Amino acid sequence: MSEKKPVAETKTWDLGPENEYRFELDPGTSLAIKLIEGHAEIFGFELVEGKTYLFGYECKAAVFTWQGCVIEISEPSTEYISDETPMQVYGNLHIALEQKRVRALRQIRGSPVPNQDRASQDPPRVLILGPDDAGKTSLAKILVNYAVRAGQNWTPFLANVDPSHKGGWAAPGTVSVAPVSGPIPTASPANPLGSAASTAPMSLSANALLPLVYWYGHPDIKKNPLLMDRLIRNLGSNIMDRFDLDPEGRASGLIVDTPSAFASSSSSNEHRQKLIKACIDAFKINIIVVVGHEKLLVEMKRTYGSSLTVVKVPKSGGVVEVEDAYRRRVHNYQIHTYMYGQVLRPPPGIADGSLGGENVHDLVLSPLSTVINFGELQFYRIGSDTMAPSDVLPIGATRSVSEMQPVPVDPASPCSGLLNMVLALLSPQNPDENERYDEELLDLTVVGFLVVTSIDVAKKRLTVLAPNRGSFTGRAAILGSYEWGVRNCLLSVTCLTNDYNVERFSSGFLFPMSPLSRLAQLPASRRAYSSFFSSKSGGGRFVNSAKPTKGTVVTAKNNTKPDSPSDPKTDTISSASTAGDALRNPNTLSDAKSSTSGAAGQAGSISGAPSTTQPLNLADTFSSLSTPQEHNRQLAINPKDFKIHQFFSMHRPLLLINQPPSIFRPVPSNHPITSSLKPEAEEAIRQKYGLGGHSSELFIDADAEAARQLTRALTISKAGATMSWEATLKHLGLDVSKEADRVNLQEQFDKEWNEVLLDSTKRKRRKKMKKHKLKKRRRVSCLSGSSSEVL
Ligand SMILES: Nc1ncnc2c1ncn2[C@@H]1O[C@H](COP(=O)(O)OP(=O)(O)OP(=O)(O)O)[C@@H](O)[C@H]1O
Repeated sequence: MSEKKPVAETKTWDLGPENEYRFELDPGTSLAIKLIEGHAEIFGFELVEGKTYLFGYECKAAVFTWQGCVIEISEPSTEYISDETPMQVYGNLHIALEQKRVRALRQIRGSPVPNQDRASQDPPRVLILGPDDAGKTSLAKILVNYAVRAGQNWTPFLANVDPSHKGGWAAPGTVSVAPVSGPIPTASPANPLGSAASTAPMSLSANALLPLVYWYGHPDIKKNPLLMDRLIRNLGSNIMDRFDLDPEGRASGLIVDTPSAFASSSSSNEHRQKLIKACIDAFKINIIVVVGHEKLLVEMKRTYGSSLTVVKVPKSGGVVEVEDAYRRRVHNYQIHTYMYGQVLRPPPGIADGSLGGENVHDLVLSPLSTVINFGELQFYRIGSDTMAPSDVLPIGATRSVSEMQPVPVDPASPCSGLLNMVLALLSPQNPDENERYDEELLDLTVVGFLVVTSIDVAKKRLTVLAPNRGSFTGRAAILGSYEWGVRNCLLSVTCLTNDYNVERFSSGFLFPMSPLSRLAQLPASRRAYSSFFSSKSGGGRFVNSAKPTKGTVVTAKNNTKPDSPSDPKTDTISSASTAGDALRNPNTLSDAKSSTSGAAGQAGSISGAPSTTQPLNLADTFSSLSTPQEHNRQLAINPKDFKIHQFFSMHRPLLLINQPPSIFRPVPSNHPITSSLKPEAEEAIRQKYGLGGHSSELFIDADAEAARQLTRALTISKAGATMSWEATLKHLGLDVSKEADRVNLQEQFDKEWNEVLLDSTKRKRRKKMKKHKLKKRRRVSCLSGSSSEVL
């Protein structure tokens, strides 16, 4: 008996011009949005008509339309429509930045400058400031997306100096920057700024970014403001170096997203001011944009108003005020997404769909557990473990360990604090030991992230989870305060005499580390929680004190084996947990769906194991979809490739084309491209070209036909996108055909060209006239001569 397919429950919304459809997703729910008619965008990312976009991981966002549109929504959650948006202001701000870019490019190319004002020819370098949940990141995304959509080949830089919960395209706790050449999608808070090339799908990805990342390691900038200051300055000097190498790229400008602590009066005013100053100096900021905060605007105008442009833009009414628990869950999503990719169960009845413009099946990653010897990787912590902010130290007191000092961490020490921690793996130190300096580690960029999942003190080995295979020998990794799997660490640590490891590592949660959780890393004999310990693999006898998220995104049984460091012969890869085949195989997925109709996780639905009433957490969800085949999908990457950026190589992957992904519109089934592949069409073409049975030749013709059609489709789509963008600009009061700079420039070129043409024509004409006059004069003199002779 055939299984009845679930039918998608959809709802259609007709949005008027400048209206916004806002939605918020609860944990474990997903949403599908399809643009039926018109034009719409999500934080500046244009939606393609007829394509289904999926959202999950408690995403909160809005579909905005300039001209009006019809959208189809499935499985609605919290939703409403608003016609009060600040998009006009944001659009005008974009136009002002765009004019700065055009002027800057004109100066860089040495074109004539009508306006001699030097300041106006500086490319825009914008610092966005604002309080908690003001919509700073959303505004940064809108400005960057509008710039790349403008069709001028801009590649603006997007810098993130918010270590709290945004994730530097990889993990929380980082400050980072990336050049952006394709629109950044919004689909999940796990990667709000788009995907880094390391986590983007290995197939075509329009959004794979190559960020430059530094590790701060803590959510709060107050924890180590000196380090924060140094990292901001490092980031800034790298960006300026890059600008020097790429003058035309410099014209695209820079947008800097900042943490809310820069605006909050609760943070130490001195630190706050110092960090804002550090940003202004390091990034050579020339525009400060304050989002919805009058007091901050006045403060910025007073301090920087004489040298910089300071503007205020309103806060959108749609920005969601999120609570701390949500922020912690987002940390969790981010680090899991870094390791395992994104696993999303589409709403019932939705078979196709893309997450952030990518096929959901391509977004699943498989990390690897590696057993290494103690000496192979050097561990450090910056400053001391428990470090009070310097402004709360008693007067005259100094620190024994400075805030900027890299302190080596011994993995053999029971108080190392390494177990279950997220570590940033740094790029190699200077090979010349004489060139090294004390604080060199602070200036090294991050090439990836690791988690220490088990420490075997007796055998002097530890197990680390990393995105892929690679040698760690001679490398340094820095600890922060982000922890992975704290609950399971607390509750399922097996403590042998001198050995402690995590059995159910894969059921991880990520939280900033608390002093209490460090106790979890002590041997059992020293802890009061020994009754929770399980000596059996798989745990299960622990108390999960944390309230699980209701209905995880995909629920299933945790079938990942604990990483076992016990086999001394296997000194590299011991196990890996992957996800994906369940999603790739619709039958398996429908089984899972049918048995997981409830909100909470019913384990075993995918693998067929008996279900349990215990709700599983997110990591179970990811790891339980593991299949051995998944490993085959991942290419073996050598240590050289083990880096998440190529920032200075000026190299961009071939597929990072400057085309909005929206140019690829679905081809109708009756289109000649597809129909030419059908047997009837083959026959028709054969008849048409008189090819008889020569099918190989036919295919050459079919290929040529397909290529021609594809070129035509691309051209028409590109022209359509450009025209709609121009219509949007017109709507904002900027007529592209009358835009002063571009038109002036074009007019000037036209004039110069005309003058050249005219000159040559005039010269020719003058020459002709001269010849003519000369001839005439000769004739006249001839005639007069002859006549005089006659006379
Ligand atoms: N117009 C809107 N409609 C619906 N949701 C929105 C809208 N604008 C922003 N949001 C959502 O509100 C949340 C907060 O917005 P955002 O992250 O841009 O604010 P922020 O000021 O950068 O936050 P933080 O204080 O954490 O730095 C995000 O989840 C974002 O997707």
